[in-house]
Amino acid sequence: MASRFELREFCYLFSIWVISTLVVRFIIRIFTNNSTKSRPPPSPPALPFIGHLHLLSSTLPKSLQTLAKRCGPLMKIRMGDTAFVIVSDASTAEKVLKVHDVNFASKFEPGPAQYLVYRGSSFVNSPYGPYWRFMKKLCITKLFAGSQLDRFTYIREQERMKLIKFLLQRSVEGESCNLSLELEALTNRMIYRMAMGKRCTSQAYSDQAVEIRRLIRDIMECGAKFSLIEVYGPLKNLDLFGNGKRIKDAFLRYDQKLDQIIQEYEDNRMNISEQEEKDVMDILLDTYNDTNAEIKLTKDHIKYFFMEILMAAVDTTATTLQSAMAELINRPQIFKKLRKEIHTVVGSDRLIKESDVPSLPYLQAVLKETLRLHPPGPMHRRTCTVDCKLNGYDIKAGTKFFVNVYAIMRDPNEWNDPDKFLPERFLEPDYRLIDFKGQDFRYLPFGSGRRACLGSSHASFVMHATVGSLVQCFDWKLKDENEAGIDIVTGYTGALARPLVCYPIIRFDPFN
Ligand code: HEM
Repeated sequence: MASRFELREFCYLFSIWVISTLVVRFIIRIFTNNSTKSRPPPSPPALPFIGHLHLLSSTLPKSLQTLAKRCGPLMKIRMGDTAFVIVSDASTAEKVLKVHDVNFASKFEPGPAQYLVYRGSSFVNSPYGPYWRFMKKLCITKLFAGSQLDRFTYIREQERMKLIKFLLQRSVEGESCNLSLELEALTNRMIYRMAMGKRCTSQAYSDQAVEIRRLIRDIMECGAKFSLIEVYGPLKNLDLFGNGKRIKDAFLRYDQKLDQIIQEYEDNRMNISEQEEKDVMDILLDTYNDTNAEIKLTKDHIKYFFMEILMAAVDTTATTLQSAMAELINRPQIFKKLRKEIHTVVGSDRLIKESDVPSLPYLQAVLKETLRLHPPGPMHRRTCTVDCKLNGYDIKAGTKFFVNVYAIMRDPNEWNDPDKFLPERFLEPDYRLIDFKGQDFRYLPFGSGRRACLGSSHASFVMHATVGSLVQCFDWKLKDENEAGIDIVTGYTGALARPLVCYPIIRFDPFN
């Protein structure tokens, strides 16, 4: 009896042991699975070697916007052997640019970095570190941002007057003008004079500005020839089409010119008095020669800094001016409404000034709407520097990010009729307070956080005063009667499909 009882008891205890072991193992497996298996953001199906390159068109922001509609606001895309995480809505952008800003404050080179002549000397694409911090402080305290902006008011005014005089002349002669080219020349001269035009006569700075522009344009045009397959795909490093050699040559031509300019500055340094106003080159050379400076600047740093600033400042501002004018010329009702506002606030006997802009809400709304629909920098780059979780997905340190502000600023969940040009939306209560500072994550034309644009205030002065003047002084008739082309054509920045060629017809001559 006793032994039968012991056997039953043994079987009972044995089955409890087996079951509990299985349960514990099952629980352990769930936990260990959760803690070791990472959960990456979703991805569309990829192909071997090229990843998702076959799904991407030359209008990269637009094709990524389409993919995000399938995969969600945080998705992983592979271009060749490089993976990118794409952010496509405001709330995820806020997490990247505000909540975790410090972990996402590094950037990466957007193009074919292997051909860069000034490798490791970038400011705009640098990792978040001592060099970036040093240069940012210098920009704000001494160069062109923050309180330094007032130093250059007279340059902005003089160059705007020069443009208006030129257009008045064209109008008197009954000639058309390529407004796109004139606006690019305007923004180029302004930045060039601020950067290194102080020591030149007006003709010399004008000629040098044109030459530097041509050199930088060559580099940008060579850069634009690279396809995504050559930058990230299997053709990387092969230089099959010779684009790598071309861009290197263009860099070297720029390098020689900058060496020459730096030499001229150094030869003249002794002749400059302490009281004399300094331009950006003077200040950078002072820092270069300062043995106590926090960071030892090299000449490569200086040369690359100028190239990056000219690239960051000239095309962005000029493209926005062109897009604004194209939208206004295409929409006579909006043009008339804007002119009426300027007439009411500024009057009919003087040209609009930068200081009038705060009293011109419709002008501000027109420029905000232009930048919403046509941001010249539609994809903001970031590198995540620590392992983290975003929207419940695991992100590994070193992951490259694109914040697709093109998609965010056309998100139908945030904007009514998102593809329409409707400046009035920025006068509505929910949108009225939106500005260029990047505090509202539905609207990010200048970025947000530590790595936001350093030239937004300069650009804002130039854009409002220039568009205001062009609307105040002229009617515009397109040379080609069709609509002004405003389609984005390039992959990375937003450029006009066709140049704006038109006849200026005088409405108001401020010099008469
Ligand atoms: C309409 C004109 C402009 C637009 C739309 C624009 C837009 C931008 C954007 C989107 C970024 C990247 C922001 C991010 O990643 O979060 C940027 C960066 C930058 N911009 Fe602008 N920009 C304009 C004009 C200018 C001008 C006029 C200057 C100089 C005078 C300038 C200097 C810079 C610099 C230095 C950076 C890099 C900041 C950093 O990485 O720390 N920009 N800009």
